[in-house]
Order: sequence, then structure tokens, then C-alpha cells
Amino acid sequence: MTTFQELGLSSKILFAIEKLGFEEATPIQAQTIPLAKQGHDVIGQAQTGTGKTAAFGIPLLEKIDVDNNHVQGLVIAPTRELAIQVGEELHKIGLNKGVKILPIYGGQDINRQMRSLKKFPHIIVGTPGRIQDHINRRTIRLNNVNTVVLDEADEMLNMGFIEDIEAILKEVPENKQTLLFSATMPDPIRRIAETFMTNPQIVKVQAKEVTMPNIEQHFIEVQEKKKFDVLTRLLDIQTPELAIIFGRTKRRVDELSEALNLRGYAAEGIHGDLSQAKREQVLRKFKAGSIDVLVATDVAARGLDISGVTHVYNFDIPQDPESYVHRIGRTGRAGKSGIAMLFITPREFNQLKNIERTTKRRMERMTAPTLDEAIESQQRIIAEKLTSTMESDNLAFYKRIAEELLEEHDSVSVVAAALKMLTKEPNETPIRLTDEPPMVKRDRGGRGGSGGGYRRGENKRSGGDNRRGGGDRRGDGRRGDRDGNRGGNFRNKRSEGSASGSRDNNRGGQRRHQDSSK
Ligand SMILES: Nc1ncnc2c1ncn2[C@@H]1O[C@H](COP(=O)(O)OP(=O)(O)OP(=O)(O)O)[C@@H](O)[C@H]1O
Ligand SMILES: [Mg+2]
Repeated sequence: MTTFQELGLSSKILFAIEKLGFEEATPIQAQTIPLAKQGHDVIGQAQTGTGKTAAFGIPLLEKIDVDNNHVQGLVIAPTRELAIQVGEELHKIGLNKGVKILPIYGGQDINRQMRSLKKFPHIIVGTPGRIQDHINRRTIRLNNVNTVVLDEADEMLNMGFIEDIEAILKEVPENKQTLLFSATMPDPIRRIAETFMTNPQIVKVQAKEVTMPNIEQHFIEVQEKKKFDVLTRLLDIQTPELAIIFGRTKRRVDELSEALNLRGYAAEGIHGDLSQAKREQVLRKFKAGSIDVLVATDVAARGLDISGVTHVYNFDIPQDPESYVHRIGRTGRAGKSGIAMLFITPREFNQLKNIERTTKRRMERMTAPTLDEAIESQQRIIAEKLTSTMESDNLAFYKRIAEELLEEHDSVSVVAAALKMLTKEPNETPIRLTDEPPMVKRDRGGRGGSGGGYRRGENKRSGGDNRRGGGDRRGDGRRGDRDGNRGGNFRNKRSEGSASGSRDNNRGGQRRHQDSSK
């Protein structure tokens, strides 16, 4: 165990970390911070949700000279949401010290950005396309940058950003320090990193597993046409606090979120074709809990840190094992537990095996719940709610009519009717979901060479920040059992007591269902 004091941080940064409720450094932080403080280039790899942002953020912020008006730190991230999120985390840690952070990303008014750039930010967190744009317009000067961070480097490679990154790095003084981070580290990115970096120190947190042990992983074999019904039953049974559902394509995400809404779930979709304002709005609603189901493509959800995501549903099997690791890593963060479900159609068994080979972990088979099971489980949840309401609320006002009812009817019938009213019965509202063809294994030789086509549905475009393209992602599995090291990376005041992912406030049952008649 390493405390932040032991890492020799300045008092202002320590104070901010304390305020964030971090009690001790996670392993990636404990190992990276000293190396980075000594000025080394660092390649950092650790599981999802284990605090990589602060691992690069803390040494970066320590290094900033607030009396110097030049941009000193540059963080490059693959998506806009991630640029915003990383910017926010850096802002919190650097607030006390007075570090000014500016996120810049595509989709935001460039003139506004230019005005903000004139206000002397110390650190810029941006997406590759937009940073390039500012370089070309000469509205950003990077000649005083002494630290560059590449977050989610593998994803940037997949998105075809590597040339942009090379071009950006040419604008930065050669003697800069470079920090590169990701949860997975396929070989091509390691090679590229090594050519960009000087004698990089590799910090790979020796976890037993690629995926976090505190994420329960299941698969369900289900035919394409039955997926949606199985999904809604699972939502009714598992009553996630917040859930993310992954679809393969943008169309899929649109259709799924619409279908869920028709059936009374508070869901919205997020993918690269939505406007920036819309994407931010959807994420805000999801964080606030006014929608509790987020339907997403892989890119849109990469790296997102949203506390309270208890369940991840892989409605469509991911394209490759690394995407699976990143997808399910949206839950089980900061020491909490999570549940991941994977739907596979009968022809997709090969991919399941492929994922298991990479994660070195067997997924448990679950059978698709029947309608009766879904209804029964809802009834149990409602019964629990009734009990807790009886125990905690003052019911005097309701008792007179209750007594009247009981004079005329037997008590079991009265309670049964109440249960029926509170239970969401099968909803037959027609929905439209275009079939996705099964993902038949593209034999890339497992750990074979790089290259490969674009991912379906999220095609490479010629500009902007939504490009994604070639690049084979390879696994980097580590052997392990599924029980060890449960949430062992964190001690956080905020997350204590929630390590079992308790849903004791029982937000289940009706709460998540919007009025489906609208
Ligand atoms: N030392 C710590 N103690 C407690 N919580 C922490 C600590 N460090 C970071 N966190 C919190 O843990 C959460 C996950 O951190 P972060 O987003 O940096 O993970 P990550 O490793 O980058 O994950 P991903 O691979 O998915 O991008 C954040 O909410 C962060 O504030
Ligand atoms: Mg991250």
C-alpha cells in the first residue's frame, strides 16, 4: 500500500487528492508517479477503472509552473467525451494549485476555443483532429510543452489517428517527456510508442487478469430475433442502477434505444454521428440518472468513467477481445463491483472462445430468463419495496381506505391486485430492429499482424474526430483465477460500503419505466 504522502507530492496537490476522497494510490499510480516525477518517459498499462488518469495527471500537474503563461502540458485523447472527462479530473486535482486546463475538441465552436486559448491555459486536453486544426491555424503554440500524454493510445491507433499524432508531436520540443496509457497494449502501439519515446519505462500492473476480478461475467446464447426480449427481461430482473448496452453499429444503437423507449425504458443512444451538444446532453442525463440505460457504440463509450454503472450488456458481440475488455470496464470501476452480460448467437461461439482466451477467464453460461421468471422477479422486488415502505413510512393516511377494502375483500386478493398494478406486464408494443448478421470469425491468426479493415458501422471518415480504421487489436492476457484481488486496487472513502454494488435503495421495478404510452 502506498499513500500519496509517500509519493512526495506537493501540499496543494495532496490537499486536492484528499478532497477527492482518494485514500491511497492505486498500483498504477504508485508505480508511475515516481518514474514520471524523475522525468522518465513512461508506458503505463493497467486494467480499466484503476485510475490511469490520475497516474499521468498527478505528475503532469506537479510539473506545471503556474507562473509561466505558456502551454506546458498536452494530453491527447481519442474522443471528445474523454477529452472533457480527463480535463475535468485534471481540473479537480490541479484546482488548488491554480492550474488552468482547457479541453479542445471537434464539434465545439472554434472561435470560442480560440478565445479560450488566449487565456493562457497551462494544459490542453484535446482530440487529435482538433489539435491539428489549431496548429494549422496557428492558434495554438506548443513550443513550450514539456509533457505530452497519450491516453487510450490503442484506440487512437484504431481510429487512424496515428499520422495526426505524429504531426502534433513534431510541433512539440524534442526533449519533452511522454507518457502513454491504455488498458490494453497491442503490439503495434507498443512499437509506435517506442519510436516516439526515449528509453520508456514500462509499467504494467501485474494483475492476474486482463479484466477486473470484481466484474461478474456471463454469456447467454440467444438467437438474433430473441435478443431484444431477453434484454428487456434481464433489465426487469437485474434492475441495474445504470446500464450500458453495446450495439455493433450506429443504426443498431438508434434502433435499440428507440425500441427500449417504446417498451417503457428510459434509454438514449450515443454514437459518433450525433452532434457534440447531443452527446454531451445524453451523457449528462445518464450521469444524473434521468435516463438509466445508455445504448452505445464502442467508440462512444471508450474510457468513460461514470460511477453507478452496475451492468454492461453486450447486445452484439464485440469485434475483438480488446473491445470486450474496454466495454465491460465501464462497470466495476474504482473498486466497485459490476455485472457484464454477453449475448452470443449460435454461430458466434468462436468469438466467445477468442475473448476467453484473451481475458484468461471463463464466462459463466446463463440461460435466457423466461417471461414468467421476469415477472416473478419483478414481483419480488415490489414485495420488498412494500415491506420497506411498511417499515419506514407513515401510512396512517392510507389506512382508512385499506381497512375499507379489507372489509369487502380478502387480504390476499387485495395485495395481489396491488402487486399486479405495480408489475410491468408484458408490453407488446411493436418495435423495429434490423437483424445484424452474426460476427463470423475473421481469421486474423489470433495474434497476427496489424492492418485489417475498418469496423463495420463506424466507418473511417476523412476528417474530424470520429475516424476509426485499420489496426488489429491484440490481446495481452494474463492468467488468473476469478476470485482473487477483489477490488483490491482502491481505498476510497466514496466507494466504501458500495463494494458489493448494493442496490439497496431498490431503484428497480417501476421506477425505470417511463410512461410507454407516450
Ligand atoms: N487512488 C484512488 N483512489 C480512489 N479512487 C480513485 C483513485 N484514483 C482514481 N480514482 C477514481 O477511479 C475512477 C476510475 O479512474 P480512471 O477513469 O482514471 O480509470 P482508467 O484506469 O483510466 O480506466 P479506463 O481504462 O477505463 O480508461 C475515477 O472515478 C477516479 O476518480
Ligand atoms: Mg482512462
